[in-house]
Amino acid sequence: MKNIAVLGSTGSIGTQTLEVIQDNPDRFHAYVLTAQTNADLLIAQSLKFKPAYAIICDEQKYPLVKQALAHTAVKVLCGHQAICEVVTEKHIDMVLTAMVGFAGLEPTIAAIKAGKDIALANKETLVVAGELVTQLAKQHNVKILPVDSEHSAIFQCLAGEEHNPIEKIILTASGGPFRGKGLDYLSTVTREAALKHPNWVMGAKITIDSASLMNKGLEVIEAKWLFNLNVNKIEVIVHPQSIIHSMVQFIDGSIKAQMGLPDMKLPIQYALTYPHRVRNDFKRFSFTDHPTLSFEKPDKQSFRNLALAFEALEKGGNMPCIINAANEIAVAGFLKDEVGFLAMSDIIEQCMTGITFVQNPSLDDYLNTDKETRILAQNLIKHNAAIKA
Ligand SMILES: NC(=O)C1=CN([C@@H]2O[C@H](COP(=O)(O)OP(=O)(O)OC[C@H]3O[C@@H](n4cnc5c(N)ncnc54)[C@H](OP(=O)(O)O)[C@@H]3O)[C@@H](O)[C@H]2O)C=CC1
Ligand SMILES: CC(=O)[C@@H](O)[C@H](O)COP(=O)(O)O
Ligand SMILES: [Mn+2]
Repeated sequence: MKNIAVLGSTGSIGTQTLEVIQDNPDRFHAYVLTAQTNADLLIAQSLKFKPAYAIICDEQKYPLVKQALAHTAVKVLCGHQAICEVVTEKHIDMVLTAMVGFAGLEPTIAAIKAGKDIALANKETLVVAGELVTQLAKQHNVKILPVDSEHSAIFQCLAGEEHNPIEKIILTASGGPFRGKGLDYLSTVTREAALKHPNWVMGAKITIDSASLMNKGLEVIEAKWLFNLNVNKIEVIVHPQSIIHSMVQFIDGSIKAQMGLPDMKLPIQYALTYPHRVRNDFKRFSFTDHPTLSFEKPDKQSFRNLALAFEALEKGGNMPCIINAANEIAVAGFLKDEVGFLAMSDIIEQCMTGITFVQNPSLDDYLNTDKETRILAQNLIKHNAAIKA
């Protein structure tokens, strides 16, 4: 039996992870559940899955969760620091990181230092501090198993190929709801339209990132660190059907692709059961139901975030941390109708030049960069009337 700490259990990845755990009761136990504010769902999950710990970050919701679980054996804790401490608990075998944003970084580092394998959905952790996190994982002999569909695909293509050099990896992008649209169209798009992803049902932040192609930019950086690749070996191609989840081309020109219907339960299950594959009843892909698989180049002029992410990766240091923080604030502003769709890229670009560059950042540097960038991005939104496009 594997004890899994599910961080962000109330979100899109978190709830699908609990479905996988529920389908495999002899293999997995949800040992820790965490939420930011959704106390009702955390309580319901705790009553059903009987974890050792339930952690709510929002202090105001703590009394409610504590009281609701008082008659159970679940230990109820509160706050970000509690997550960082509990993930080191000796009975935990694996930590699945499904919280959104920079908040994933410190718990992931704490878990790695305690020797826990990581099933990583929280891509922001590797975007912000990929070098530090992968070094720590190596040092503590910890596996980082990708949950993100593209990276799981690449990881699956690489199985058995340990000694074979990679020529390039090809990350597929759906193109999002605004694929093919130009700047005039993008300047008027609404939050509601941006939240309608063509193929995946996901949390709000990543759905906006997909619409702006920032998700693919973050994934390029995530891939660099997961697979130890030079940026010139990472290509992005738009594949609107999201059936091929990504590909690897080896030095002999052979390309391996991992395919399937868009369903996150498969990469989640693979990360939990790795290196084994386990039978399930997920809906199977049929070639005759999907006779057309198409591919196009990404439009980096209209979707500037993808170009900015490549630029940040090439610059290195704390630059990916800067674009991540700026993007988190810009997306939150867009979701509140305070920032226009195209202005999200303006905010990121201004933060890239406005924040002090650090070539070899420490964890403290990342924490400071994140804090300073958020302040700058908030100020840009507050004071710059131009950011309302
Ligand atoms: N959804 C998907 O299909 C995919 C997601 N990912 C990545 O997985 C991660 C999670 O995405 P997704 O499940 O869509 O997101 P959701 O918004 O659906 O869920 C986020 C989860 O994190 C919790 N949370 C939010 N903010 C914080 C915080 N500051 N500290 C601690 N916990 C927090 C939420 O709690 P509460 O419910 O209380 O707000 C919720 O449990 C992201 O990094 C995303 O990029 C990667 C590939 C696919
Ligand atoms: C399911 C998943 O892994 C998401 O990251 C997804 O890939 C988003 O789709 P886009 O390709 O539109 O960014
Ligand atoms: Mn993805």
